[in-house]
Amino acid sequence: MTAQILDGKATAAAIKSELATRVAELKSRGVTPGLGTLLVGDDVGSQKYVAGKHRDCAQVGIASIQRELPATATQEKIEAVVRELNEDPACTGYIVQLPLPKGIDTGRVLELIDPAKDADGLAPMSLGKLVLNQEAALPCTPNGILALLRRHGVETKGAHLTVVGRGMTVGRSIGLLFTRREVNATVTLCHTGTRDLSAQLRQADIIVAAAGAPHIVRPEDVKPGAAVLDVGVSRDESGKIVGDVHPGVAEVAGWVAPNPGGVGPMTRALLLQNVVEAAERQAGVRDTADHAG
Ligand SMILES: Nc1nc2c(c(=O)[nH]1)N[C@@H](CN(C=O)c1ccc(C(=O)N[C@@H](CCC(=O)O)C(=O)O)cc1)CN2
Repeated sequence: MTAQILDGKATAAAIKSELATRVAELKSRGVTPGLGTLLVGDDVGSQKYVAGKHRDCAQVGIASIQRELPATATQEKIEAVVRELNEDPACTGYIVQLPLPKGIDTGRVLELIDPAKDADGLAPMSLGKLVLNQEAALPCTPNGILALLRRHGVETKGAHLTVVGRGMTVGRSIGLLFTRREVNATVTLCHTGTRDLSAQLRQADIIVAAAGAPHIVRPEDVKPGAAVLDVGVSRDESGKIVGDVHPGVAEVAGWVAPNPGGVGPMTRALLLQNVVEAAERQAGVRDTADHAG
């Protein structure tokens, strides 16, 4: 078997084109959505991701507000910029790029984000609303994974999803999204304390690998026909991405999301969707019963 591709680049392009129409509609009502980003430090990967987010904004007509601080910035300085973004009327939604430098209390920073402007779905109020099944920004990577599966016709209802990695941006929240009634998957979350990872992977219809451990998902761990999404990012000596999924998995799986070109572009597209939806809520043109995907 050679797996079909879950094409994140093409799917993200389709979502961005739909969002461009919604942005034009908002602008016709006098509302211009604006994405703010706060980047602290000089991590090359983070710089690349933030630059990509602003390129996407330009494509769909969203205004960009870019704030940067050096790696030596204090907790107080970071919090001051977050407060400024809360107050800035041109910024209708924003993110604090993660990870923050060592020594910074990330939880305290995220707590300060105005919930109405949380474009990442990672602030405590948004995550609480996800638990309560209330309308709020959804975490971009889990929601991007869901949209990628849906737009390729991969069934989630009744499927067994096994997630590898308990990080903040994927593992911690994906189970909350995928166990919603309208998604209806059964979710297993694996991490470094999991005793038999292979056994957990072999039962999965859908695997999301987000551990940052090169090739931790091997062909022999995958049920034939399963959908396998690679979110892990490690780099080799030349700076090339090495994912969590061994290339041989494509011979066993039914669907594979490549890395790069799979979940990454979807994360960015769903970020823009959150920004547009927040602006629509602020403009009073969004049905608050609308949900994911
Ligand atoms: N505030 C946040 N910080 C981080 C998040 C997040 O959702 N919110 N997730 C990750 C990084 N991330 C988003 O910021 C992200 C990762 C990957 C991509 C992407 O487009 N990747 C490309 C490859 C780019 C490359 O060559 O390096 C791809 O997969 O094709 C975008 C965003 C951690 N931080």
